[in-house]
Amino acid sequence: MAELGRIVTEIVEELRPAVERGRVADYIPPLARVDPQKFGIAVIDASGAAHLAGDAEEAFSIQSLSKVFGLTLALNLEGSEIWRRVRQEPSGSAFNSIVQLESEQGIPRNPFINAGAIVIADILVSRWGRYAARQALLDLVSPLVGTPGGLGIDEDMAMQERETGFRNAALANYMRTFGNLHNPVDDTLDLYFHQCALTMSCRQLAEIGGFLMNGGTDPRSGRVVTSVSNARTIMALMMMCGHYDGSGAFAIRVGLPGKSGVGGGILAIAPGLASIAVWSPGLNAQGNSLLGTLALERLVQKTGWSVFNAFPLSVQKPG
Ligand SMILES: NC(=O)CC[C@H](N)C(=O)O
Repeated sequence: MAELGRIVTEIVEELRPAVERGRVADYIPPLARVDPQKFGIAVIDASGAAHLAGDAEEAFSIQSLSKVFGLTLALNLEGSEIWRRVRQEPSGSAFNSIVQLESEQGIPRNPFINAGAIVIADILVSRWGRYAARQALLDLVSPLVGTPGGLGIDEDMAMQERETGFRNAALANYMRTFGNLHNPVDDTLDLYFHQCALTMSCRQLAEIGGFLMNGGTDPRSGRVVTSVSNARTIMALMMMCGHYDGSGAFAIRVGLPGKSGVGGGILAIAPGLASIAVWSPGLNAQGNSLLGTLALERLVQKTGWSVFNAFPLSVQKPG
């Protein structure tokens, strides 16, 4: 769609001057130093063409977006076995909430809240150990990227999150008391903090998301990243849980499976049509990118890409 280039440029021009940009996360020190004026969008369409605007090629900290890739690896390794240790339901709670864990015996509601992602990290550590698991994540995403530079793990970010990650340490220790963490807490958290410290640009994130747009197979290389059914599972969870207690509003406003990160990134997938990444560091009350969400809402208004809109009326008209 040649128009896409114009659409993404329009969105950045409209939203870039916005005054109300939300608040940049400050509980992980290096995140607090990111310029709140940054704003990028990248759309990779089904033909592989990239439509970029704003700071689309600048690397940022993907944080909870990494939960999508951890889940992909865990599903590849253990399939439906993982659902013994983490559920598939929306939480309706904040990303780092601990309240449900007590009444639900240490089984997190879903793999996209912190507790669930820590269990997923634990599964990967059991399989590979903490260092090789980190490498396995890099080996999953690196070949999917078509553009060089920026992709890597920000060691300083990981260290500083470890220094300040008391809440995640509490979640991990608490789950361990229920037997739902099999490795030493430090090993599992080490992987979790390093995966959250992955950096990449909107363009690279959208390139990686291509496998979800394309039923589990990387559209550039034809390599199967995960099964069709795993890709569906991941996207269903993104729709229901990808924005924590803001997931319902995101589904209504945007209508695409999406996953946010506290660094201000969002990955959204229009199945069969596009992989979309946006980045604006200011967050709304639920910890999701404020302008990023608005940008996706505009994009969907301009393209009609909501999954709840998948059958254009023209297709249904006789003749
Ligand atoms: N929502 C997020 O991106 C949270 C990730 C962050 N590393 C944390 O654990 O707090």
